[in-house]
Amino acid sequence: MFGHATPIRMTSHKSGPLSGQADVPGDKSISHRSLILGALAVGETVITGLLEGEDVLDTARAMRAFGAEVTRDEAGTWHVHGVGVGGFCEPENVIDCGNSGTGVRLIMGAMATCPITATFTGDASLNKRPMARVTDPLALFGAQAVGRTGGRLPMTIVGAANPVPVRYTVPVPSAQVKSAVLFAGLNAPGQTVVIEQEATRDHTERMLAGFGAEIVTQETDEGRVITLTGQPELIPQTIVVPRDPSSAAFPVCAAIITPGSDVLVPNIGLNPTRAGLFTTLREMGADLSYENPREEGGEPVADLRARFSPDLKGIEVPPARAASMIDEYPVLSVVAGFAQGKTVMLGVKELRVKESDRIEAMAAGLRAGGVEVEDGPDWWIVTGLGHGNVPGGQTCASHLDHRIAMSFMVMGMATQSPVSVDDAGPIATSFPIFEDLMAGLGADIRRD
Ligand SMILES: O=C(O)C1=C[C@@H](OP(=O)(O)O)[C@@H](O)[C@H](O)C1
Ligand SMILES: C=C(OP(=O)(O)O)C(=O)O
Repeated sequence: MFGHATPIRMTSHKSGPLSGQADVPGDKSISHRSLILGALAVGETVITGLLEGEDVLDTARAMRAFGAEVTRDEAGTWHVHGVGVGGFCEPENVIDCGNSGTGVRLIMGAMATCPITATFTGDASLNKRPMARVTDPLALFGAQAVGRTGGRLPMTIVGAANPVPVRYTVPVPSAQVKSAVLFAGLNAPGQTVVIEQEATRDHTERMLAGFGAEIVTQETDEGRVITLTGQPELIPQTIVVPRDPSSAAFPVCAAIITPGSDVLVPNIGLNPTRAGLFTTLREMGADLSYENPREEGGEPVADLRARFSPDLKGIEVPPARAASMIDEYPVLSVVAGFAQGKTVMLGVKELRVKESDRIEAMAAGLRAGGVEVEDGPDWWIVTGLGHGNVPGGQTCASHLDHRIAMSFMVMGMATQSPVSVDDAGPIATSFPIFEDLMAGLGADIRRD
């Protein structure tokens, strides 16, 4: 857990043109799910391209604590010997999920229908985040949860000894909640049904089908109705983790705002449940193209080519797109600062319960750097100053939030004066090679 380490102050100085190829690491969402599903299969799952960021490493440790054998072969190649659905053993110690909402919520789901008890904790950021959104549906299976006031970690889950299947409509657009319910449904007899009104990332559904579970998704007037048949024997898989579009967002946005840049970010998944940022950037007038479009592992994939785009304009980002780019709003708000006019972002209240309140964190740092931001409970508006006109010169608080830290490092590449963050340590949760990768493209980021 990095959360208690000495803060790493970092400053991004005005950059010359960024150029070259940015090989971003494996997808964080798919990496967590690969380890958890590998642990629930019978036999050996082999994973290549696993993201070796802190969040995922915490999930790997957790899977060991629940009885799976998890080993690292070489960089990115991992082996998981699973214990089978319902085969988790009781951990001897508290499970520390560090900074990871995905890790803790998915693992709670996976253990909630096993007859075991586990206690979960995290860093100062994770221990502030709401868990009732997961423990409420888990209670319907028969699991019990006792946590701190307001449904916060540390929290103990007593798994259901005789779980029953559930039918549950997810009240917030959250792939983590959906996935927790589906993972719990794995060890309940009969059919568990999850209904989501807004489509969120569908990696869990795709991967459960890949591991041999019976899972059907129907688009209905009620929304997406996902039906999982419980107690399957999951078949171990060989998984090649695609590169993370949420990490690709940083070199892409950096190239778009930095004069003279031309950057290639190869092999990025363009699953429509993840690709909203790229659509938005193109609507803003960004020079972003999809080269060599193809299908890999049933997913649309392309090489992204991003070039400096001097004539960006503000747009309205529709609420229906929010789930498909939920982690990308912080860096979008930076790009919006360099556009002409207002960028209006609607339907984004989930941003307030991430690693930080991301609207508040970005608004504070952008305002300190000379950019006007208005915000309300589930919307915010950034009024751009146009290319070359953003003052910068501020130090921003990262609030233990990797995406806030990286977004402000991108901002500093094109502001008149350098931009600093008080602690860039959290970047290691999702993008441990960020500094080296950006330096390789020509960025001037320094530890102070
Ligand atoms: O399921 C996942 O892997 C994730 C879902 C999203 O969270 P919510 O489900 O809470 O929106 C996203 O913000 C997070 O980074 C990863
Ligand atoms: C919200 C995020 O992650 P998590 O919820 O897993 O902490 C993120 O990576 O932006």
